[in-house]
Amino acid sequence: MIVLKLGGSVITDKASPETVDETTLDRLARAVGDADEPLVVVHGGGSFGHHHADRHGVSSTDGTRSADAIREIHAAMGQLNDAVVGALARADVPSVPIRPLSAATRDEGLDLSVAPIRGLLDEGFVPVLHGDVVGHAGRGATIVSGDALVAALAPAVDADRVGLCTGVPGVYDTEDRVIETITDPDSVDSLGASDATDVTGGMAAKVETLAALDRPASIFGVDDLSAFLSGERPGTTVE
Ligand SMILES: Nc1ncnc2c1ncn2[C@@H]1O[C@H](COP(=O)(O)OP(=O)(O)OP(=O)(O)O)[C@@H](O)[C@H]1O
Ligand SMILES: C=C(C)CCOP(=O)(O)O
Repeated sequence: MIVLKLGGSVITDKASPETVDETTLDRLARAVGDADEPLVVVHGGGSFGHHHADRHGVSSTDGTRSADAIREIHAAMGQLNDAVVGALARADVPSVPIRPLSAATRDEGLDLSVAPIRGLLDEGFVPVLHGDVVGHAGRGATIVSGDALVAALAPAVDADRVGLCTGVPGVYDTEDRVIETITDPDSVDSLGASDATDVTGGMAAKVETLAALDRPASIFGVDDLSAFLSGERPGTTVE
């Protein structure tokens, strides 16, 4: 069982609002289509969710009580989800959407309904989730990143392999060399935010989220997706 996140920085042009990078998305979808193991796909917000969330001042911690804002962010993510599910379908992947606004809530932690996901997996489908806006106790609604969904899903579906495909070939050190293994995020000085509009914390939040996971996870670039899916550990492994 594989849990795979397709980063918003690779499936969209993050600098240009609501632009899908169709060429890269199709390429990634074909690689997923060649995978031999069952998998759950999660995708990020890229130039869809992040721009809308930023405009409304919503992040992983700052909530909104505006139903307009929730509808707008969720609708933008719905468009991107349609594009991802569609690209996977064209690559003969039996992809079906699962939308976290209707399947998750936050209090101290994230509570994701896994029964619908497990039910689809058992029947041979590939559920496709995405970073979204979700109800958050006492704060209205906040953004749940695709990375946080990956961290919730991996133990829930007992993933053997967890991978995040993003716009860089791995986590860089201060001299732009890819770090092979990270066991303690506090010991990595180079971790920063995204260089594009991003309300969920970029690489620093990604590594922190994965370090709290009970199993290793790989962060790698587009060129390494097929290698990851065939069992290798490209890029950076966070343990
Ligand atoms: N030490 C680092 N190594 C690599 N990238 C870093 C580092 N510090 C900050 N970054 C930034 O983090 C970005 C990756 O995080 P980002 O959240 O944008 O990726 P994503 O998950 O693909 O996108 P999305 O959040 O839209 O799904 C890189 O493109 C880079 O700009
Ligand atoms: C901004 C939204 C709605 C989703 C964020 O998910 P991420 O791109 O995985 O951080």
